[in-house]
Amino acid sequence: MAPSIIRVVAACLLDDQNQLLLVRKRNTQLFMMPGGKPEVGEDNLMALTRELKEELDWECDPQTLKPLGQFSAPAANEADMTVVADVFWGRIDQTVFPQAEIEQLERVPLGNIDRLPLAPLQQVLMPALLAAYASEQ
Ligand SMILES: Nc1nc2c([nH]c(=O)n2[C@@H]2O[C@H](COP(=O)(O)OP(=O)(O)OP(=O)(O)O)[C@@H](O)[C@H]2O)c(=O)[nH]1
Repeated sequence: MAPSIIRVVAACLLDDQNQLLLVRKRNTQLFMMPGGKPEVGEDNLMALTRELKEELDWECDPQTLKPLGQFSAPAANEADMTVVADVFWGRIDQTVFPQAEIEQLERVPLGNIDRLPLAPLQQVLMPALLAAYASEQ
């Protein structure tokens, strides 16, 4: 039987107004962090910077990304699968536009992300993101 875990690496990106950047992929409903599955031979930051380039056309400096932790939740788009995500957070300092399989990109205030339909993983990690953010103020 196929493993029921999807491993991804993903990013919580905050802009200069402390809005969180979330994406919705084509033919899906829920908003989630940009990111995706590492390819063979890639470490987390290599995979994440590749995904950020593919999805946002953004050349991210991996040294600016800080580890937030590993989180798991029911996968947003695959029935009966669990997503296990290594999550990083950091700043995004430029305007970006959806690329490749991204259909919609939204920026939401950190305190008000529930105005979008969210992937379960996003809900799970919000306390950690808010704590990390608060510790840097
Ligand atoms: N990137 C990302 N994936 C997530 C999140 N939350 C979540 O449940 N997932 C699940 O992880 C799955 C795999 O992510 P993905 O489709 O972005 O991976 P990928 O770009 O490498 O996929 P592909 O190579 O098959 O096109 C998503 O379909 C979704 O069900 C999230 O916040 N970010």
